[in-house]
Amino acid sequence: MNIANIELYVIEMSLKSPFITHLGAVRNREGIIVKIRDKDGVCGYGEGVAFSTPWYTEETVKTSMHMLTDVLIPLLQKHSIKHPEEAAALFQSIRRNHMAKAAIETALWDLYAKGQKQSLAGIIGGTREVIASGVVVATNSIKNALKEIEGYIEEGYQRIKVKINPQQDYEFLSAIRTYYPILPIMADANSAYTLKDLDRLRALDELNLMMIEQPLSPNDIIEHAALQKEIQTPICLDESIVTFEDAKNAVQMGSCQVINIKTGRVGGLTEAKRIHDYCLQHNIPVWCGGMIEFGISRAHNIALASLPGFSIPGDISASSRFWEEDIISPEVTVKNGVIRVPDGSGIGFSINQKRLKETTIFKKEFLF
Ligand SMILES: O=C(O)CCC(=O)C1=CC=C[C@@H](O)[C@@H]1C(=O)O
Ligand SMILES: [Mg+2]
Repeated sequence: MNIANIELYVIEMSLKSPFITHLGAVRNREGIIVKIRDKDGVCGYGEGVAFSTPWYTEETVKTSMHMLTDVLIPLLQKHSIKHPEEAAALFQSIRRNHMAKAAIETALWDLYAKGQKQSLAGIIGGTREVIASGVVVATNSIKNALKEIEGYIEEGYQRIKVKINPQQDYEFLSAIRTYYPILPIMADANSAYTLKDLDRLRALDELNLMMIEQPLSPNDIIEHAALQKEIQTPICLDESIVTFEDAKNAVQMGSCQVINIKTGRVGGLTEAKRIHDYCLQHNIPVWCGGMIEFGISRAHNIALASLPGFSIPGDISASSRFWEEDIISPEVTVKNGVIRVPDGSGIGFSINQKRLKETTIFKKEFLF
């Protein structure tokens, strides 16, 4: 792919309002932007989605920067590649560190698609012109949740996801259900429960939720299979699925009926697509998860969600859900509940250089 140089930017922005889960609150978001330029001057962009602290997965912005700087970029400097899938294969010699790998692998996909003068969605086999958009409500106040939901419904979002935990589940969700009897609602527990909470989880069955995401431990698929036998609400796995093998095992074990695919969590677009293809073959619907991300990762998510198996609205909301001003132009917008899949080459969005510059707190360049 004739790489000339790679630039890493660590950027930082405040969220418009805090994103609260039982694991803590995100008020400020750091992220990593990867820019890969080839010898023809074409640039591909990727985004590292690890958080500043390891509350969601073990990776952080600092561990990702270490992996990119000291391991992954040096590997690419040593081995020339012709296709992003070769980078994914090369990175298999390194254990885990999926978000760091995805940051660079997705930039290579954007670069590759641009080199072919095709959209990223087109090059990976996307079939949708628009994708259905959903949004996440992450607050511990029912009053705020109802107010937020009202606004999101006015903006046209097709489904709402609500964060739950044993201190905030049945009452919280049933208040929302009472106001909105037919609204598609899903609940995300981020592993807040154990099998001892079976009665609490079973009680949610009557609320007609689309699914419950990751009720049990991130390291488990056995107990999720046992739980799914006891509750009617479909289980969706997020944190438990970090590889293709995890997805295959979970489907075969009956641990979930739905999978949330996040490119960063599984190490890149190559692996995300493999999981999608497997789920499509086995009639397991998938949807694209979010990471409170900036526009570049949001653009990659749009391309991924254009694949045929993404039949459920994902956590792909407008740039304005979290940011006063995003780093891409135009920003991602939701109209009538959908986001248009761009047909320009690569990710189909340009970079808002002014915004990138004013949010950059660290920058480093690697020559090839
Ligand atoms: O990016 C978005 O729109 C929402 C992201 C989101 O819900 C999550 C991001 C990261 C960690 C979690 O709490 C949560 C999730 O688990 O899906
Ligand atoms: Mg989740």
